[in-house]
Amino acid sequence: MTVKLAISNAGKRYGSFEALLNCSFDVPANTIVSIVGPSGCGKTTLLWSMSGLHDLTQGQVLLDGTAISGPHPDIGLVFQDANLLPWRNLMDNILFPFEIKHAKPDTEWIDHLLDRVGLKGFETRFPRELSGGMQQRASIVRALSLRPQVLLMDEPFGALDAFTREEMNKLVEEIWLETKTTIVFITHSIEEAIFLSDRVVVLTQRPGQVLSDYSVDLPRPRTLETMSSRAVFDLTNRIKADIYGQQSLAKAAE
Ligand SMILES: Nc1ncnc2c1ncn2[C@@H]1O[C@H](COP(=O)(O)OP(=O)(O)OP(=O)(O)O)[C@@H](O)[C@H]1O
Repeated sequence: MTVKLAISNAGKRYGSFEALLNCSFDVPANTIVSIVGPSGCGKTTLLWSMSGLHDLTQGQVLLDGTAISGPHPDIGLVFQDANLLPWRNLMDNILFPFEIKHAKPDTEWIDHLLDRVGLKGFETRFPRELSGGMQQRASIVRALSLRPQVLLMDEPFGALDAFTREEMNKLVEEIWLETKTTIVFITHSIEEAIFLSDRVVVLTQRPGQVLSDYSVDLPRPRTLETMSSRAVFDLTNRIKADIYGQQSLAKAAE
């Protein structure tokens, strides 16, 4: 499989504080890789380094073999907060990145995406008139409208209720099945990571390093039955043991 992103020996220090250390793994093209780990282990730091928004203090992130040294047009970002501009309606929010880049939007593609995520007909609504789930769908459309090769998602559904979150997970899988965009997904939810991913990378307590890297060999689209299978139960428990095992080791050392 072609490697899309290669994280090589990544390290990040904030002053004397070490957030990441010797972190290495690959993200194959056209796959979804989730990153999980104890709170504060450096997941967001790692994702921001992949986006080029953060410099690493050690190692590098390669996109198609070339080191990323700043924000990259082929990399899209979705955060926990949809970050829509409150004074612009939905369509004007989606068009905003094109205005900044002085680029011509592909309106057919944007229309298709809006339809895909169920936001057709809401183009003139303002963010305050949209639910949290709708705002997050809009931010996904905004990111995908630029046709990025890689989509980085930082706990995008963390603020949503459980039902909406499940719907959003299905939506991400559906969009992925259509576009095969390479996705790196950060989450605190092991269930969400397994549902979405081809691989789940578990980081250690800070400074974050790769503790384990699991393949999720489940058929797609994933269903309720898949998610209640023995394989998912076993994998969930292995990942939990990795994460909670570390947390109890850290407590014992205090
Ligand atoms: N700009 C910064 N300056 C100083 N320390 C920082 C900065 N950003 C993050 N850190 C610290 O680096 C560590 C890793 O932070 P990061 O947000 O990457 O972890 P995380 O795994 O995403 O956390 P969480 O799971 O709680 O969202 C944390 O201890 C955090 O306090």
